[in-house]
This record gives sequence, C-alpha cells and structure tokens, in this order.
Amino acid sequence: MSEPFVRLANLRRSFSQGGETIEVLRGIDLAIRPGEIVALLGPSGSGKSTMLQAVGLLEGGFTGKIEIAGIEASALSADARTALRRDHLGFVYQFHHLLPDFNATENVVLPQLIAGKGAGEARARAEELLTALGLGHRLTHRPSQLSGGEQQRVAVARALANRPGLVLADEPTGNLDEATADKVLEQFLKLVRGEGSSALVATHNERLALRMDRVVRLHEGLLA
Ligand SMILES: Nc1ncnc2c1ncn2[C@@H]1O[C@H](COP(=O)(O)OP(=O)(O)OP(=O)(O)O)[C@@H](O)[C@H]1O
Repeated sequence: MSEPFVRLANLRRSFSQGGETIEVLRGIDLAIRPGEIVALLGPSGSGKSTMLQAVGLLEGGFTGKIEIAGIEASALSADARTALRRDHLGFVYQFHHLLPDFNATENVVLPQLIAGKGAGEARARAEELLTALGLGHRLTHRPSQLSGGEQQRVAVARALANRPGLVLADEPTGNLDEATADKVLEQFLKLVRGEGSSALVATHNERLALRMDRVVRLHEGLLA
C-alpha cells in the first residue's frame, strides 16, 4: 500500500476566551492515502474549520504533527510552509472568494501564474478545467455574471489549477440549494478523482458525505 499523502498525529488546538480554555482539537490522528477523498463530518462548532486550517498550514497555535507529501510542516520556516501550501494544496471555501474584477478563466489562471507557469499553458489548463465542470460557455463571465453554483465551480477549478495532491474543502456546497449542491459536489468528486488528488471535505451533510470514499467524524475534539 502506498504511503499516506497526509498524516496527522496527535494534532491539538485550544483557544483561550475570557479566562477559559476551550480544547477544540484534543489529539487528532488521521492518514489520507493518495487519491482518497475523505468526508469530515461534525456538527456546527465541532472544529471542522479549525482542523482544515491546521492541515492547510494557514494558522499557527497547533501542537502535534502535520505531514504533507512526506514533509513535516511544523518544523518549516514560514516561507517553506508557503511553498508547501502552494505546491501541494488547493482550497475551496463555502463562499467562493473569487476576484470580482477578473473573469472565470482569469480567476483560474492567476494562481498558476503565481506558481510560475507560462500564460499560454495556464490559460489552456483553466479552459480545460472549466469546460470539464460544464462552464465552457462561461469562460469570460465575471463572478457577478454567474449563478451561485457556477461561481462555486469556478472556485473548484481554481483549487485544482496547480494539480494539488490534496484539496481542502470547507462546506464547499454549503451556500447552495440542495439540487445545485448535489450537482456541484458530483462534478467536484468526478474532477478530483480524475485528477488523482486526495481531498478532505468538511461538511455537516451526511447524505453528501456518504458519496466520498471514507467518512470521519469529529466528536468532542477527537475523530471517531
Ligand atoms: N479564534 C478563535 N478564538 C476562540 N475560539 C475559537 C476561535 N476559532 C474557533 N473557535 C471555537 O472553536 C470551535 C470550533 O470552531 P470551528 O469553526 O472549527 O467549527 P466548525 O465545526 O467548523 O463549525 P461550523 O460547521 O459552524 O463552521 C467553536 O466553538 C469556536 O467558537
């Protein structure tokens, strides 16, 4: 069996608030294999976003081990963490966070230019992804000219643009109606599987979670 792409060991995070300490993550262990799509289920406030922020190397304040692509992240400098994030991770949020003044293609091109890819190659990749997501007829629309589901699909294309080994998605369809959420999730899963990426998808939707390869549940700071 292949080595995990992500390995978390005894991951902990607490917050101090008004003299009280809340232990949100109390020793998380998790391994995600290359290409595996894992649903992270848990009620509101259980710590799903906190855990994704840790794995996404977006925040400090954690203890324990976070290993991505065989690299132990906690020992790295800030620059090296940024490089690890850029080279291996893609993010999809509940709200798309697309750049309003750029069209769909440009929003997907931009992270590739930042990663050092040439403009022609980046544009071809953006168009390939957007077309695979059924947006071939919306390439030059700006976010305000797209529906909620279309905006979220552009965000999915952007997350996958640099071929990340791991996609982190925080309630990626939480802002959509049920029918649209189903469709966007279906396309997301198909694309991630086609690309061979792993994914960790936070949701409180049991039904959507069951369409992924494995479900883990956050309960009282631990994974069940
Ligand atoms: N910066 C912070 N300071 C203090 N407490 C925090 C902070 N960030 C998160 N928390 C607390 O940590 C707990 C977990 O929050 P988190 O956002 O990770 O939950 P979640 O499972 O993603 O919830 P939701 O499904 O509602 O998004 C909450 O009780 C929250 O109040």
